[in-house]
Amino acid sequence: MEILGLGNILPALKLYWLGFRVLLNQLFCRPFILPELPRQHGRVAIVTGGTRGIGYETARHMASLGVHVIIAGHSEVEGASAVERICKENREAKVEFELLDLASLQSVRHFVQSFKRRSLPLHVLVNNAGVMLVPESCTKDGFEHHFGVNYLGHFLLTLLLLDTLKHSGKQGSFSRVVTLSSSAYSAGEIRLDNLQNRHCYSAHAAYCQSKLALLLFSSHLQQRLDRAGFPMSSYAVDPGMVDTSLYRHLTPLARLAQTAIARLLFRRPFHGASTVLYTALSPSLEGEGGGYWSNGRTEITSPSTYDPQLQLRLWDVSSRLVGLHQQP
Ligand SMILES: NC(=O)c1ccc[n+]([C@@H]2O[C@H](COP(=O)([O-])OP(=O)(O)OC[C@H]3O[C@@H](n4cnc5c(N)ncnc54)[C@H](O)[C@@H]3O)[C@@H](O)[C@H]2O)c1
Repeated sequence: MEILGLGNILPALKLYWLGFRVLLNQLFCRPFILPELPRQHGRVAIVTGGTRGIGYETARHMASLGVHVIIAGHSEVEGASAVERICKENREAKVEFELLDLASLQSVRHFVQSFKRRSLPLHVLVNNAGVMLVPESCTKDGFEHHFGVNYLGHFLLTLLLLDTLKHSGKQGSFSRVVTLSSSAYSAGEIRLDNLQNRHCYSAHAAYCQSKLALLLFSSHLQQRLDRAGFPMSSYAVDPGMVDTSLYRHLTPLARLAQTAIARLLFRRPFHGASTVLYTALSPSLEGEGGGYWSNGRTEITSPSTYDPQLQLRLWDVSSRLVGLHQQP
């Protein structure tokens, strides 16, 4: 249970202050408009959490461009509904749902095994699924929920799909991994000795930590790809503050305020998806991987996110936690 104390009031204040600044910025800054993208027939993409919100808009737009989209999620009902809606809008859409529960490493492994059995290529992986401010709980493998679902599940998923991604990319057409981070990363802290938030649980700190971990992961992945010379790119994306069900775990009062403010200042899910789609598909980024992308352009992030030692140590610890001792 979350016991109120400085240890969790401070992270909450930090996150709300950050949210206030992002909303101010959104008030004065126009949302990025996705340029027209070329048709993408023959390309295959996996979008985690593509059943609703930003992931759904990402999957929908990709399908409209001819991409074969696999929506990976943990709710079969939501998955079926998402597929139905996309197909209703576009009868040509090649979209399907596959079960993937990021709160279970076994489910991640099953998902990858069943994907690989089909011998499909994989050109785009969008690590989109996420949870925010869930009450203290653990994943099936005993990891703190935000850390397990947002970060570790995607870490394992990406690493298990890396060989397929590498083989599917080629010069002039790199395969891409797009990872949804958030400006909340800047209120996060990586404590390698307390990744599970064990000492004094704060859902706010846990969410921020998971988004910082995703940013470090995305950046380190790009460096590994550069070093190895693989035809693959990795991008981290902040979609902005978007009106989705991500906010459903706010306290009732905060939820009330959020609902009222959302109409005016939050972005719509298709706006949130535009930078995701841009980094995932735009030919203008061909071969230029890396970076933290927000509202259609790269942003400089805080100094600690560039710390190669921190990135490497987090990668090593994560590999151990998911049972991957072999480096890719
Ligand atoms: N909405 C925002 O303001 C905002 C801001 C910054 C970053 N983000 C990030 O964008 C991403 C998408 O969020 P959203 O706003 O569309 O939220 P959302 O709640 O609408 O969608 C989240 C998706 O993740 C899926 N998901 C949750 N737990 C899962 C699990 N265990 N296994 C598989 N799938 C699971 C859900 O089913 C859903 O499809 C998240 O990573 C979020 O952190 C959102």
